[in-house]
Amino acid sequence: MEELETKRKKKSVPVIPWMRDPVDISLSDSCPLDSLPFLEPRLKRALHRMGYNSLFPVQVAVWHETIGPGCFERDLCINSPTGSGKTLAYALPILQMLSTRTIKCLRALVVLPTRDLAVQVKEVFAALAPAVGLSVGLAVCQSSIADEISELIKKPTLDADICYGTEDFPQQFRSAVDILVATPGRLMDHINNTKGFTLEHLCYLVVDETDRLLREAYQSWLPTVLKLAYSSNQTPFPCEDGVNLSTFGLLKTIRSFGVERGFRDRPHPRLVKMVLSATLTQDPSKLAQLDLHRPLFLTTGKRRYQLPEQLKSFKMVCKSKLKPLYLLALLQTLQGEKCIVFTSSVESTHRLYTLLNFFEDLQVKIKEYSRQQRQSIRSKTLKAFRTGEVQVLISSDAMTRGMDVEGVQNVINYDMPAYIKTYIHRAGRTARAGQAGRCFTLLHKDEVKRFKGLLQKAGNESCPVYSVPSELIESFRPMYTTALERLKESVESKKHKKGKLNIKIHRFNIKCPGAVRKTEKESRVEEQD
Ligand SMILES: Nc1ncnc2c1ncn2[C@@H]1O[C@H](COP(=O)(O)OP(=O)(O)OP(=O)(O)O)[C@@H](O)[C@H]1O
Repeated sequence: MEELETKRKKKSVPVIPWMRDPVDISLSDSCPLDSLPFLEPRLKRALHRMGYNSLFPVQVAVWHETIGPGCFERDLCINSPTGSGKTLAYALPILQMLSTRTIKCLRALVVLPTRDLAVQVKEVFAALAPAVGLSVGLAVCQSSIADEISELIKKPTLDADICYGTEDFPQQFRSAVDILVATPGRLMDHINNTKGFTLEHLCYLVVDETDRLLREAYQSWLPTVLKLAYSSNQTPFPCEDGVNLSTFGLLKTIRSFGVERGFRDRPHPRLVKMVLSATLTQDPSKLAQLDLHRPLFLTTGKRRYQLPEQLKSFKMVCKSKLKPLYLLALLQTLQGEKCIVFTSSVESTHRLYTLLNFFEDLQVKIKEYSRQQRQSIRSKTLKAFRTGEVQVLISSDAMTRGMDVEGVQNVINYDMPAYIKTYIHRAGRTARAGQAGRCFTLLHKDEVKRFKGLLQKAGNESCPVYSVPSELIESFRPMYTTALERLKESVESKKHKKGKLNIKIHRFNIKCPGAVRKTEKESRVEEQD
């Protein structure tokens, strides 16, 4: 037994040398804003207005390595639990550094894997940026490309009716934003097609949910961004008539250029990178793609995977065909508290949602959320869930990473996640920002052992059984048969409409093999990290 434990510990030692001696974030305390050194007073006021009176440990640790004595000397790799405040950890130093800029151009780029996440992160920047005169843009396919371009780029103005050829005066296309939050696909659209879109002034690159973003090439966005940003190191800032170059000095990061090989006397600062996740990859080949400069690893505690401190995990063991009844009974006992129910695929999400709707007199409002829906529908659902109009969201893994909805007290794994990373990100939708939260997992008895092993990877040794009164479960049984019949009819009629869709119905757990395979494949790739 002891031998096994030693083996497990040995296995968790990172192979990358610089990861073996990390900064332990858990040794940092929260810090009241009034005691935070160098914080720009306008940002402090804006933070107070947002209701933030102190910084969380990860934010303090990153501040120390950027604005504090660390002086942005090194690129940062941050592994910190879900809900620990990673967004503000990178947003605040960037806003502070850019707060002295005099000319607007695109200096910070934040890349996220999904639209909803990018929208969320943009809102954090947008709540603070105006306080220091900065603008934030979004590139995510949310609006038409034309609308997006008009938000991001200022077109050349016609001077005294003279129309200048844009090739002669390319500098007349200007960025309308200082900071851009983007998904990789739309970012590449702008890089390839948008006149005046340039990364030549980029100083800060944030790769949020790094392990997710590095899993797929997304049209080679990363090498492209690095190439475009590095090539600008040869070119100083664009010189404008009447603009004194020394004003750009204010924009330099405060690192000592003389110390770093290759940066001596450069008028343009090095591209600073911050990469983050609650399950940061330790795969050398993946991290190598980021071309990190003297990377510094910041992580919480000794374990590779860490669950939020205030999270309690429970299991419910039942027969597969009774899962809907257990779920309904559980939802009833939770009495309208906000819950996210995760299934294994978009198809399962839709079917579970449809089935639950065939039960009458449910006391909670339920909606589904998955990538199969249109963005406008997803946004509407998310809004209703945020306001509390909807209390239960049945979701595919589209909700798994990063999404921050206030007041989610419970996460329910209707289908057991295949890997610990998935468990961490799903469970992390609750117990955020130091709040309490619970994660329930419905299991078939054959899954119990595997589930135990899964949780041990995150140091969770005890996962008690959660019981719901059997009368409550039974009370849903009379409606169950009818609901299943109606579900079957609904699936059949959709199948008919869509033609020959290869959908099979096995008891209730109807699966679409393609979709399940894809989810599992993605998870397997994550696991290999
Ligand atoms: N200093 C702070 N004071 C109070 N609340 C904060 C502070 N910093 C962040 N928060 C809140 O904490 C919550 C979690 O923050 P955030 O979304 O940045 O977490 P995260 O670490 O990125 O999580 P995930 O890994 O799931 O993406 C948010 O609701 C945010 O508003």
